[in-house]
Amino acid sequence: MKFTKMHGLGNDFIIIEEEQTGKYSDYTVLAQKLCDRHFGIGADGLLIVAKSQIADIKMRIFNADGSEAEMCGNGIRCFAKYVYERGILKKDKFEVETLAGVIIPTLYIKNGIVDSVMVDMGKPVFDDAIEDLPIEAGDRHFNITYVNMGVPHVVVFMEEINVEDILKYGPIIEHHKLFPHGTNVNFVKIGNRDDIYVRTWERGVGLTLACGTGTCASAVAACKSGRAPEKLTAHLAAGDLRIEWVHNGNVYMYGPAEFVFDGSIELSK
Ligand SMILES: N[C@H](CCC[C@H](N)C(=O)O)C(=O)O
Repeated sequence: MKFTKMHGLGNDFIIIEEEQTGKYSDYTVLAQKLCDRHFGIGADGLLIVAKSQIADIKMRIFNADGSEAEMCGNGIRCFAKYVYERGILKKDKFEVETLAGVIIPTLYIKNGIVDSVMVDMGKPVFDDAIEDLPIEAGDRHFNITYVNMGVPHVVVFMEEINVEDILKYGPIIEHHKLFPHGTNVNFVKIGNRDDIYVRTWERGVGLTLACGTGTCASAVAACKSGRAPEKLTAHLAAGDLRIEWVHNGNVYMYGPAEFVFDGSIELSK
């Protein structure tokens, strides 16, 4: 089975075209095996390239724990670069069917190579009952804001972000009773003027170097609460994303996508 490894700011993915999967039809098990960083290829998630009846192409995303997510921001930038450069689609703007709806990436191409991708991430969905809401998580209290960007996100504003807090409280909030299907958790520090810092504990994955939908959710929550402007730069662990929220409208994410390597694998069992 042929696969391609890619990443968006270190949020890394294995990409496989559906016709390659053959007997491996259980994508939950396939994602668990392939994403394992010791016994498999290693990745935050598995992206499946599939045919669509309603759009140019379909993307399915499975987290490392095997759970299928509705959407993936860093993943769809990698997916868009892959389908263009492998000649599957020959357009620089196209429609991708996802469980979160049809998402539209636009490719910025130099000499036939995709240099960066802009994604129309659609409109954020809020829950008025979960805006700066104080909750208990273990031995701490956090004020959380819920923003759905196709996948559920909680945004927590902090004076300082430290990884120990993320590792300790991320999983507690991920499985909080308010979120029966779990949630991603974004720890956000406001920057100087038009920038924020984001680190994400991802549902079904854990601490990642970047989360595209989480960064959009964080930017929207910062703007909505008056902490940041509509257009800002988000600093992640391994680089920046540009986020623009046409107020009360769609969110646009601009960022890179990189190839790492191609490979093939036959699973033992
Ligand atoms: N873990 C997420 C899916 C991946 C989202 C993230 N990798 C992104 O770039 O948006 C979830 O289960 O909701």
